Amino acid sequence: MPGLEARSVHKRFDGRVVLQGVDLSVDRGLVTILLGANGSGKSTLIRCLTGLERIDAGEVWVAGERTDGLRGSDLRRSRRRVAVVFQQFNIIGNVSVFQNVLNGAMGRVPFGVLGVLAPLAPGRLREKAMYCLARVGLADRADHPARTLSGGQQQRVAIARALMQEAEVVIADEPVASLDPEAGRAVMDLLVTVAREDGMAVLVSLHQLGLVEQYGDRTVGLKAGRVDFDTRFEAVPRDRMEALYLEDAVAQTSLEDSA
Ligand SMILES: Nc1ncnc2c1ncn2[C@@H]1O[C@H](COP(=O)(O)OP(=O)(O)OP(=O)(O)O)[C@@H](O)[C@H]1O
Repeated sequence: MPGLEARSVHKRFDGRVVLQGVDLSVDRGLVTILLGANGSGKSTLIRCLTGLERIDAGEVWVAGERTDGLRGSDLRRSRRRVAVVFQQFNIIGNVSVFQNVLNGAMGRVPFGVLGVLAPLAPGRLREKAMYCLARVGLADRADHPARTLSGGQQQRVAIARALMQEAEVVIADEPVASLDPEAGRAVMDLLVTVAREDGMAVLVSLHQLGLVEQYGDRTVGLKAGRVDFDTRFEAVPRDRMEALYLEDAVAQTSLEDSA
């Protein structure tokens, strides 16, 4: 059973079709990479898969449970099985790194609405949060305010939180977009680790083809809201890969011409 699945997902905004029957299956233990030109629908698909956006037709499945129709507490429960690592670092800057990781357990254990302050957390949770931080190499930063960490370190905190959350699926939307190559590779290395060692199903959208080749077990090309290819990177014909981005260049040029 795949960790995450989209079945013929359709989405439109204001009558404009953005996703046109997307089928996607993200296996546990593997890193699946989502490629596509600007505007091809990657972020929209990711938002639909995380339940942040409602789909118009089709189905979304998380670890064998259909999630697209869920609401209220059922939706919140299903969202806890999916951890997100977004381009805009989605951690809380003015609290400690440790607290950010601890927040991953919110909802899974009976915290209050606002979570629990680190000093009051049960010992086993504190230990686990430290273990998760150690796994991403940031145990020595536990007490630092999260905003003082570099972008790459903040992404690693988000991955530690995913571990704390005991997520079954990790979805990362351009997690290395604003990082230098070394920090980007460190984040990708960790995403591979959580796939291989923790059996998570990992879906990552990327623009850097070098990283796709190095880290992708599977590569899914999205073109104008449809899946254009879904295979190993090496198996994608070069002209097909170029065409994925060429249309964007053509579209950009015609937009600029008409401006
Ligand atoms: N909330 C929204 N309301 C209206 N249109 C939207 C909304 N979100 C996305 N779109 C449109 O849907 C299309 C796909 O956008 P999306 O952000 O999914 O593309 P993307 O492939 O992630 O692009 P990028 O690589 O630039 O992030 C775009 O034309 C965008 O303008």
